[in-house]
Amino acid sequence: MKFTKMHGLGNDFILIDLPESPQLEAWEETAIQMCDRHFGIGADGLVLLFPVDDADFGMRILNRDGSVTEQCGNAIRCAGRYYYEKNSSAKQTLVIQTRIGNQTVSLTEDEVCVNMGEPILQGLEIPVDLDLERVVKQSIDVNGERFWFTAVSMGNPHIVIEVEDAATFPIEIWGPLLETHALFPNRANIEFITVRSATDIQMRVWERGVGQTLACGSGACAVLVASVLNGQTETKAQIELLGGELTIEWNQENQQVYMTGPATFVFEGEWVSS
Ligand SMILES: N[C@H](CCC[C@H](N)C(=O)O)C(=O)O
Repeated sequence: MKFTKMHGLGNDFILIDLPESPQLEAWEETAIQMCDRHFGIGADGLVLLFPVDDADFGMRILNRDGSVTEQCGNAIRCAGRYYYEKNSSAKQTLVIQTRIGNQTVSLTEDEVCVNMGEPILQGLEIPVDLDLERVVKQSIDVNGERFWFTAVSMGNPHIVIEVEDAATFPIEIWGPLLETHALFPNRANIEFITVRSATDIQMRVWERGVGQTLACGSGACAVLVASVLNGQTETKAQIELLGGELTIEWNQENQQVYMTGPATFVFEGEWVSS
């Protein structure tokens, strides 16, 4: 089975072109095997592309643990770049059918801009105070430590926690404990941030179903929304990730969150299923 390896700021994916929409549960084990960095190709996730009637193409994403996610910013940038480069008839603005609806991506020479949709401040099974004048940070106790967080969904769940210094925070200790905390019945992506200025946020991420990644596009969107709600940044800012920078803007007219960043081809190959 042919595949293409790509990444968005080091958040890396295996892309596979399918003739029709996949039965996702049948891909769980394959995703685990393919994403294994020793016994497989190695990636943070598996992206399945397929033809659809009501968009340029459809895509579904599985994390490296085989779980299916609703949204993946870095993967959709890669999928848009992939489709544009592989289809001479492709336009620079594409509509991609995802689990949470149709998403629009616009490609320039070296960047991809994605409309990541409207942030959802409820539905994480954690009611978030909608009084935007006083966004309630909620607390969670883990192993005797209390963390204050802002919950934002971009279709997938994100828990944004401000820390003294995101660069040195022990994410490998607290990330997995928070990801699987009982408060989050569907688990959650955990972002640890340090706000550097009104237009610059440093972020590290422990991703649901993956672990620490070099970048998380939907997480960067959630971080910008949380920081605006908490009165710390403007509605457009640079998010500094281990793998590089993303530009995130929360449009206050249409409430849509726009993410702009690169998508990079690495190699193509043939998967010899075991
Ligand atoms: N692990 C995430 C999906 C991938 C998100 C991230 N890679 C991105 O770029 O948005 C989840 O289960 O919600």
